Amino acid sequence: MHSAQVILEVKGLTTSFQTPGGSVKAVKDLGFTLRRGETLAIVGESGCGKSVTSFSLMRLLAAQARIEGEAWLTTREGARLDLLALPEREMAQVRGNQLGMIFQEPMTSLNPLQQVGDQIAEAMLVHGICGKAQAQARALDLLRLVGISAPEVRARQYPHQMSGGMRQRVMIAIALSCKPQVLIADEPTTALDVTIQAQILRLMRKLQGEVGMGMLFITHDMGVVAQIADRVAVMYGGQLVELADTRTLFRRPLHPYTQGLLASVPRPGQGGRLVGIPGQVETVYGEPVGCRFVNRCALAADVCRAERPVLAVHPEQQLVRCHFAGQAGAAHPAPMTRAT
Ligand SMILES: Nc1ncnc2c1ncn2[C@@H]1O[C@H](COP(=O)(O)OP(=O)(O)OP(=O)(O)O)[C@@H](O)[C@H]1O
Repeated sequence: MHSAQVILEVKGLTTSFQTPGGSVKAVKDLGFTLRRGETLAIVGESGCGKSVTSFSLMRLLAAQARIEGEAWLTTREGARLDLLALPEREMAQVRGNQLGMIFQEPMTSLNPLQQVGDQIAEAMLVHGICGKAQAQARALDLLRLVGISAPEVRARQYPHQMSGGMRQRVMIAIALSCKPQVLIADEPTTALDVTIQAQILRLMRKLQGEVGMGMLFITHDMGVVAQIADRVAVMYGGQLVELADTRTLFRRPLHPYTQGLLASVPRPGQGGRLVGIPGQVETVYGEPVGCRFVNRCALAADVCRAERPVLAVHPEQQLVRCHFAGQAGAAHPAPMTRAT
C-alpha cells in the first residue's frame, strides 16, 4: 500500500467563514495524502470540520467561505491539478469525473423527476466519457455492479420507487460511472440501518479494489472506520489531532480525544458503561492560544492553555498533536474488525 502512487496531496488547507461573532476557522492547516486504492477515514464529532473539508476540496462552499492551501489531484492521464486553484470551468470538469462524491442522503442529490438509468448515463454524457447508447448500456452494467438485480427494470424507475439502500447504491453507481481517481464519501451510510450499512460498506470496499480509486471516507462512527479504513485522520476543532494506520490507531490511540472516541464505541461482551467525552465541540473564533481540546481534556495542564501543540511524529509514523501524547496510555483500545 505505501508504495502506491499518491493521488491526492492536501497541504495547509484552511477554510474560514466570516460570521457576526468573528472569523471562524472551520478547518485549520490540514494536510494529508491519499494513495491509489487507499481509504483514508476522516473522523470526529459533529462540528469538528469533516464536511467543510470535503466541501472545500470539491469547492462546493458558498462564496463567503475563504479557502486557502493546496490540494493536488493526480488525474487518470497523470497531470497534477491543484483543486483549490483551478478556474471554476475546469473544476466543473474535474467534479464528478476525476473526483467522485457520495453524500449522506441520496434523495437530496438524485433528481426525483428523472429515471435512475438516465441519471447514471447523464454523468458520463456530461463529461464526454462516451456516446448516448453506450452510456445507457454502461448504466445497466453499473446497476448490476452495485448489486441491483433486474437492472433493466430498475433503470426505468424513479428514486421514490426505491428503498434508501437502493438509492445509495444508485448514488455509488453515478459516482463510479466516470471511474474517478478519488471518491469523497461524506457519511454515506449514516441514514441506513446497520444491515444495509454493512452491505454498502462491503460493496464500496469491493468496488474500490476493482476500480483502484482512493477514497476519502468521512464519518463520526468508529465502528464504520474499523470496517472500511486503511488509515484514519482524527479531527478536532478544525485541526488534525491524530493520523495513523487503522490498526495502530485502534490498538494504541495517543491523543486523549481519540482515546475518548474509542472509549465511546460499544464493545460486545464487555458489559460496563460507555465512557463519553465530557463537554462538546466549541466553535473556535480567531486564533486561540493553546490546545483546542483543553476544556474537555482530563490531562489538561498549564502548558496546554499557554502553548499550541504541534503535530509530532511518533513511532509507526503516527502523527499526534498533544503535549502529553500517549501519557494516559491506550486506556480504551477498542476491538477492530474488518468487513472484507
Ligand atoms: N457557512 C458557515 N458559516 C459559518 N460557520 C460554518 C459554516 N459552515 C460550517 N461552519 C462551522 O464550521 C465548523 C465545522 O463544521 P462541519 O460541518 O465541517 O462539521 P462536521 O464535523 O462535518 O459536522 P457534521 O458531522 O455535523 O456535519 C462548525 O463549527 C460549523 O459551525
